[in-house]
Amino acid sequence: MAAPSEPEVIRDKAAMRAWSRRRRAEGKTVAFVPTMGFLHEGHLSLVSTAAAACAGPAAIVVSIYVNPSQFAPTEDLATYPSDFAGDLRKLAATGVVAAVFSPPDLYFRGSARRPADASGNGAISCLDEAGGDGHETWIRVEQLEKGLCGSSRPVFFRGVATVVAKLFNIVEPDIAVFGKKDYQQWRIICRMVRDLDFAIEIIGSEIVREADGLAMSSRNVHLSCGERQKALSISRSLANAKTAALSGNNHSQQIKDQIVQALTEAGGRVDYVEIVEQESLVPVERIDRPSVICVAAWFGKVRLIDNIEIQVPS
Ligand SMILES: Nc1ncnc2c1ncn2[C@@H]1O[C@H](COP(=O)(O)OP(=O)(O)OP(=O)(O)O)[C@@H](O)[C@H]1O
Ligand SMILES: CC(C)(CO)[C@@H](O)C(=O)[O-]
Ligand code: BAL
Repeated sequence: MAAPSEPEVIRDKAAMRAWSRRRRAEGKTVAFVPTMGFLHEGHLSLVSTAAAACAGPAAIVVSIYVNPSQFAPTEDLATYPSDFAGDLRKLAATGVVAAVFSPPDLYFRGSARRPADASGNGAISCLDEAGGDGHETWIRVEQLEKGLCGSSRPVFFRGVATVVAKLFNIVEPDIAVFGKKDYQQWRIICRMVRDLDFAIEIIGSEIVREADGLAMSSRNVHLSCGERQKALSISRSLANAKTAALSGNNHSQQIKDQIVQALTEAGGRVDYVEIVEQESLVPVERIDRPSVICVAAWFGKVRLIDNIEIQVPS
């Protein structure tokens, strides 16, 4: 039976788990795409990847949940874009999404608030450290979460790993799909799944770009026209760097310097430019093994990330 074109909206954890178990009992592969909503073609490509990955009958679940615990208090939780009705229309139009899991809240809120201590521990995420009998269990992927986005977003990967583990325990998927646009996130989830023996196959899906090269991202909506034009320097400089690396200029420092210069000249503020091994995310001095160039830069008030994988011919 084909999936209904109108996805079922599920808001309750127990109902979600029961739904998945019923689908599996019917012999379906449960494929899961976690998102924070305000969907674009990048998200819809994850749905296509999920559908293609299921050999037989499939039940595709998309979650829409803006996870507070991955945002530091200084970050943009309050202004994160949303359009639930629009998201549902887009998912219905795919014709393959069977359920949308959109819980109001996934955390146990404590009865008492614990103030931040002198070292800053305590109120360090927008979950505001529930305190008392509230949520206090966190997953850390200790090495992979250091560096890249982990350096400037101190609670980000703790929040992502924890909420993804919670979502996995609720949705109980066979397969889950993550975008390579969030490269470090994808690698961290793969590592968590391996280390904690989740029986879930993780699939990394290719970056979807606008026609002019800008990586699609929900936050792009906050770019002014001018900022958006300037932000094209990210994908352009990454593409130039890849061409240079494949034609013999494989010195990481030189390549990083060129990218920093291009972004700065365009008016961006660089958070980081790093060249790392694809799986370990350890920095490389030369691009002489499968590597990925990762960039985060601010254009106006918007922090954008992008990357490009490089497989050197052997
Ligand atoms: N352009 C893209 N190509 C492929 N996957 C993407 C793209 N944009 C987002 N994704 C993936 O979609 C999933 C949900 O991401 P999310 O809802 O945070 O969207 P986003 O566009 O990345 O938003 P943000 O503006 O927060 O970066 C993640 O696995 C992410 O990697
Ligand atoms: C994986 C995720 C849904 C966890 O909140 C989020 O980080 C995202 O959308 O990439
Ligand atoms: N796409 C990752 C979600 C975030 O930046 O918070």
